[in-house]
This record gives sequence, C-alpha cells and structure tokens, in this order.
Amino acid sequence: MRLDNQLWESKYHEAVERLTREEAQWRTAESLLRQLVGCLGRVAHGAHDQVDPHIERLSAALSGTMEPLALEPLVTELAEAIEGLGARPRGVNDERSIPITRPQRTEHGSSVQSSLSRLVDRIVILPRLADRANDLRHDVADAGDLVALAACGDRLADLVNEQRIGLQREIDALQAVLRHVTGRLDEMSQYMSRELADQSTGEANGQALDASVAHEMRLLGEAALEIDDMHELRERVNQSLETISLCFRDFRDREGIRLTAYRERAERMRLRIEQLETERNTLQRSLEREHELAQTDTMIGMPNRLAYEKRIEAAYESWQATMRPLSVAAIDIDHFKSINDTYGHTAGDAVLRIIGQALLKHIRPCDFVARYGGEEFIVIFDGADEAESLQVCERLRGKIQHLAFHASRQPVRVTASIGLTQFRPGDTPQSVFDRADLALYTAKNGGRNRCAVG
Ligand SMILES: Nc1nc2c(ncn2[C@@H]2O[C@H](COP(=O)(O)OP(=O)(O)OP(=O)(O)O)[C@@H](O)[C@H]2O)c(=O)[nH]1
Repeated sequence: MRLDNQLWESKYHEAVERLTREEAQWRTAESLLRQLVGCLGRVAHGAHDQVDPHIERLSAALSGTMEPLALEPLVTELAEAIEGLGARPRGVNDERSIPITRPQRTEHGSSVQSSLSRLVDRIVILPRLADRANDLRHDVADAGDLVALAACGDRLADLVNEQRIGLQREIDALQAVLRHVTGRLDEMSQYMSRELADQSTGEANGQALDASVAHEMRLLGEAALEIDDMHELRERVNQSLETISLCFRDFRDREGIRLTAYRERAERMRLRIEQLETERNTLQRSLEREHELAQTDTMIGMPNRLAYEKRIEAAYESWQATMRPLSVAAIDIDHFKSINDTYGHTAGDAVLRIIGQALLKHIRPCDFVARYGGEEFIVIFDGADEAESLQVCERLRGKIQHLAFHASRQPVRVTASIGLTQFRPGDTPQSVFDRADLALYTAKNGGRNRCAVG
C-alpha cells in the first residue's frame, strides 16, 4: 500500500492557500461594496428627511468593522423608513419641500447600476451561491430607481458575507482534515518506533538466551573436568539440561507474549491503514469535485474565470520557457443589454448558454475557452500567433453571427466583437488581457461584429 502522504499534505496546503487567496478577493469585494453603499447613501441623502438619519447611521456603521449582526437592525430600520415613505412623503406638512415621488434613476443611478452590475459580473461566486448571484444580476439590471438599487447593494453585501463565511468554513474544515491526517501519521510513526523497540526486545531476549546457555555449558565443562564419578557426572549433565530447558521455556514464553502483542498491534494498524485509505479516497473524490465545480460556470457548463486564470498562468510559464507563440482573445456579445431589455433575462441567459456551447464546439482541441464574466468570453490560443489565431477568431465570429435565434418567430441577430493579441517579450497575463480588452473596444468602436488585433 502506498500512502502518498506528502502528495496529500501538499494538496491540502494548496487548497488552504487557494481559499485564503479567495478570501482576500472577497475582502476587496466587501470593501468595494462598502464604498458602493457609501456612494448610494450620498446620492440618496437629502431626498427624504425620514430616511436621512437611517442612512447616516448605516454609513457610520459601515465605516467601522463590518459586523452583520449589528448591521441587520440598521438595514431593517432603513427599509422600514423607505416603506413608510409612501404613507408620509416629505412635503405633506412642509411647504418648502418638493412633492415626493420614489427617487427616479438619475445619472448617478445609472452609473451606480453599471458599477453594481460590473461588480456582480466580476466576482467569482461559490457554485452553491451561483443562482442567487444570477437572480441578483437580473434584479440589478431591472432596478428602476435608487431604492431598488440600494436593496440590490444590500443583497450583494449579504452574498459577499455569506461567501466569506463559506470560505472561512472551508478553510476550517480543511485545517481539521489536515490535523486528522497529521494525527494518523503520528500514530503510524509511533507504531513504527514501537515495532523497532519491540524488535530490539526480541534481539535482547535471544542474546540473553545465548548467554544463559553458554554460561550453563561453561559450568558443565568445568564440572566435567572435576567430576570422576560417572553417576555424579550424569546427574550434573541432567541438571544442566534442566537449566537450559528452563531458559528455553522462559525464552519461548516471553517471545510468545511478544508475538501475540505484535500480531494484535499489526492487526489494529492494518485496520487503521484501511480506514485511512477509505478516507483518502473519499477526500480525493470530494476534492476533485470541489475543484471541478470551482472552475466551472454552472449556468453555461463551461470553464469559468478561475479556470482561465489557472490555465493562462500555466501557458505563460511555458511560453517563458519555450517562447512558443501564445495568443489571447476577448469575445464580447454586442448590445447584449438590449437583448435582455427586449426579450428578458431568461432569454438573455439562453443566448449566453448557446453562444458558450457554440464556442466550446468550434474552438480547436488545442485551444481553451472560458466565460470570463457577464457576456464576455476569453480564448487562449496556445502555440498560435496572431495571424493564425485571427483566422480562428473570424471563424468563431461567423459562427456566432449565423446562430439562428428567434423571438416570436422573428429572427434575432446576435453578433460578437473580438479583441485579440499575442504575448510579446516583457508581457504578463494581465498586460496581455488588458491589450486584448483594448482591442475589443477598438472592435466595438469600429462598428461591432468584427475582430481587432491589439
Ligand atoms: N441575461 C443575462 N444578462 C447578463 C448576464 N451577465 C451580464 N448580463 C448583462 O449584460 C449586459 C451587458 O451590457 P453592457 O456592458 O452595457 O454591454 P452591451 O449592451 O453588450 O453593449 P456593448 O458591449 O457595448 O455592445 C448588462 O445588462 C448585464 O446585466 C447574465 O448572466 N445573464
């Protein structure tokens, strides 16, 4: 049996590191959310006397340590105050005030909406929270006013907190597994040292027997020289044989006890090892499943941004070592917002799924495609330069353009723009991504449904 302990330990360490990294990303997202709620608060402040004190309290609380339990009553009070606005609008008893309506979406509102939307698109969500993130994305897009946007901000904050708590739980669980495995390894090393000690006891028993027999033989030899009488000599020999036989019996008894204890220990250890093997297999399966889920976009059923980041890191390392050409393309669906607005988000989701699947189907086996976020996909062309990748991009663009979408029996034209670039000396994955994104904007500004090289 092979335990592969080192491999497992390093896998757990890797997983703990990954979770710590993700937790740091969530802290950034949380800080962005605080800023966002702060912005929303500033925009909404002054619109309603009844709501202002609640906004001020919430903003003050958010500037300290984010403690969900303490925030909850503040958010509830704010929500209740907003609810109460319909009954007691500012101005009923105040001549100076403007008649109240629910605050309409302003320029601030739409910029808040697009940054909230970008934030939802950018964060990598735990698979079990993906449906909630998706609903939230739709509600952000549908939010008609600042109050609805503020509610979406709250939900995003909840999602971020839940994700952080989830990640912390995963870290704790992994550390518990690590402790468990380390405990088992300690147990085995104790077993090994006990066996070594036991082996020395066995050797010492054997040596003691040798010494006793040799001693008895020496005494017998000496006696044989001194004793002349045959009868007396026979008696002496008998006596020595009896002593030697006692030594052997004593040795056998001690070895018997030692061997029984050894067999029991060995059996216990065999069962422990069997258990460890079963636990290891279960853990391996769940780790592989987690790993796969963490790198899959469940809505489309294709690799997600995390998978892209891992893949591009590996491709980048190999590019540095070999300088084989490496290119990256960013693909963005054109006017996707208007698809959502016209046909609804469910139709928008279906369009994303069909395009994602079409990309998976039409890239070459050596290429890699992932959903980067929102309506943006990303392709890695490993071993292909700009000219070769451009041909594939043009083909992919053509495939998307010719996908037959219909709504109420009317054809709906869906196109995509593509920004492409190749790794150049001094590049990093981030600089190449930024250049591909810039090329994408060139393609969009050039009229969309086209490829541009950056
Ligand atoms: N249905 C659906 N919509 C999404 C999803 N992710 C992002 N979106 C929407 O995609 C839209 C992207 O809109 P914009 O960034 O304004 O871009 P666009 O309308 O595609 O316009 P251009 O990119 O300039 O051609 C937003 O309305 C998002 O809400 C998703 O998973 N499902």
